[in-house]
Amino acid sequence: MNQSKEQRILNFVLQNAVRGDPCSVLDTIDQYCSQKEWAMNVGNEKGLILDKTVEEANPSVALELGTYCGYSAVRIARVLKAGAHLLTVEFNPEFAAIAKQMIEFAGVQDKVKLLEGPSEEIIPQLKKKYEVDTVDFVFLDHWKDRYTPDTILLQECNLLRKGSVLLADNVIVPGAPEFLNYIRNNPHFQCTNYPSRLEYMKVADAMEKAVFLG
Ligand SMILES: Cc1ccc(Cc2cc(O)c(O)c(C(=O)NC/C=C/[C@H]3O[C@@H](n4cnc5c(N)ncnc54)[C@H](O)[C@@H]3O)c2)cc1
Ligand SMILES: [Mg+2]
Repeated sequence: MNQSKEQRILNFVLQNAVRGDPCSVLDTIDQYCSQKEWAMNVGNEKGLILDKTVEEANPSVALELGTYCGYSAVRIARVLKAGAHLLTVEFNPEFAAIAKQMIEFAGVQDKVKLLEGPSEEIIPQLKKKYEVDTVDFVFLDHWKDRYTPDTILLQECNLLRKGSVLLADNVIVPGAPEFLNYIRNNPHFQCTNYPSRLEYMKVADAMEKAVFLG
């Protein structure tokens, strides 16, 4: 059975990156996906926006929806303060297995908890099963039609607090028009748009930051 693209990306990292060095893992994935096979990692250009937003939010508890191969989980975990942690949600078992190995190779496994399952099931479990009070930062990068329902679900589950920061990838390509409409017209959120480019391509994309006002 021939390998999946995601398995090829992981193998390239295992063979070319430096174990325990998150930056080398990120650079190696970016090298592979810009030179050999495109993949939907947030990439280095939007990754810098992600870095700055996480550093500014300085979260104790961060949540990611859509782990994929673990690129942004490694990216977020490497800038978390001591004692802080990232919960990342992935419902595709093959991608979850790849991401787990990617996170461990990067050496950030102590800061990352990978939750396997659909976000719509996991989010309501965060308080009781995963002992979360509120989340300080959320990175939305899963199916784009889930951004709005999951943002509503996070509010319904009282998982956001005044100042919680949401950052959504791909609000131009593939696009999340109903999310933009929802969040920009919602008085409980203060929104900022960050124009950028689609990972590994010369195509315009953007990220949207939304701060929960309580
Ligand atoms: C036309 C076109 C196609 C592709 C692109 C390029 C492009 C560029 C990008 O940065 C992109 O993020 C995307 C994109 O589609 N991302 C979707 C990412 C899903 C991952 O999340 C997982 N997942 C999806 N829903 C859930 C869910 N409920 N609970 C838990 N995990 C979920 C999946 O298992 C995947 O691991 C696409 C641009 C334009
Ligand atoms: Mg994306």
